[in-house]
Amino acid sequence: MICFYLVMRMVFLPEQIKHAVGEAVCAYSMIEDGDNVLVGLSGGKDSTLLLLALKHLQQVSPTKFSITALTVDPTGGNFDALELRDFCKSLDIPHIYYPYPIFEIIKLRNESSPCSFCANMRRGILSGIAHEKGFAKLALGHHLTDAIVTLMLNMFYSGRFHTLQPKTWQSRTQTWVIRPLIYLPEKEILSAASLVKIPLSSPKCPYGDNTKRKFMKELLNEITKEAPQGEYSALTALKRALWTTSH
Ligand SMILES: Nc1ncnc2c1ncn2[C@@H]1O[C@H](COP(=O)(O)OP(=O)(O)OP(=O)(O)O)[C@@H](O)[C@H]1O
Repeated sequence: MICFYLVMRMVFLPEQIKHAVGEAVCAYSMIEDGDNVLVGLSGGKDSTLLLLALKHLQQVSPTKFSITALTVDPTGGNFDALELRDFCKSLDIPHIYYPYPIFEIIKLRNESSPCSFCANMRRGILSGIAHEKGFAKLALGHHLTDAIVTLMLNMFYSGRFHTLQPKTWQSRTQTWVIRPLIYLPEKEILSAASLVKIPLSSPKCPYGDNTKRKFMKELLNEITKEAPQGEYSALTALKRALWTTSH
């Protein structure tokens, strides 16, 4: 049953978000008829807005698909996921909670790159569960700003012209990873998230920000002060050079 809060959130979800998600999903055939989509729900603004946008799409699209949310708790069970569970319930979406002590493992191993270790582990767990439970697609909340920053990091630190793809086949787990927010700059997501008043609660990371990524993000922020349409221009470049639609 769709509750009152969901209807209100749908009403306030900006057209720009609905349009950009619909366009990206369509351009890369992210979701097909009969798909069961697993959404990685960290409880942060990106994945929470993603869940809402996919719920909206499910209601208006002729393509029939199901949605389930999955939260990996990196504290191993100390995070109170009640708010996330209630949010999913209000959207009539099943919620899987999976505690795994990632932070503890990082501490025990004295990991020198905790951020990338944690991200890799979370990705592995998400894909593993998607595969195990037979989900066709794993949807993640990466957005355009993430893609641009990743491209900058790869270019300036790794000598590679490479970034996140809208849709990626993971042969190891036989799963498609899809990124329906990939046409949206983070700023748009931030303002939409406050407009629809999505509840935000995610496990607190004890290791802080990845400094290189933070630096690149600040740099991009400076660039967009000078070129306000800069991220959309980068989107055009990405579509031309790296994001072909022949998946
Ligand atoms: N603990 C988690 N449980 C489930 N999914 C997760 C988790 N952490 C990350 N994800 C998924 O991977 C995506 C990218 O992860 P990242 O750590 O970059 O998140 P983020 O940019 O901070 O986004 P968010 O605002 O959703 O937390 C998230 O948007 C989400 O879909």
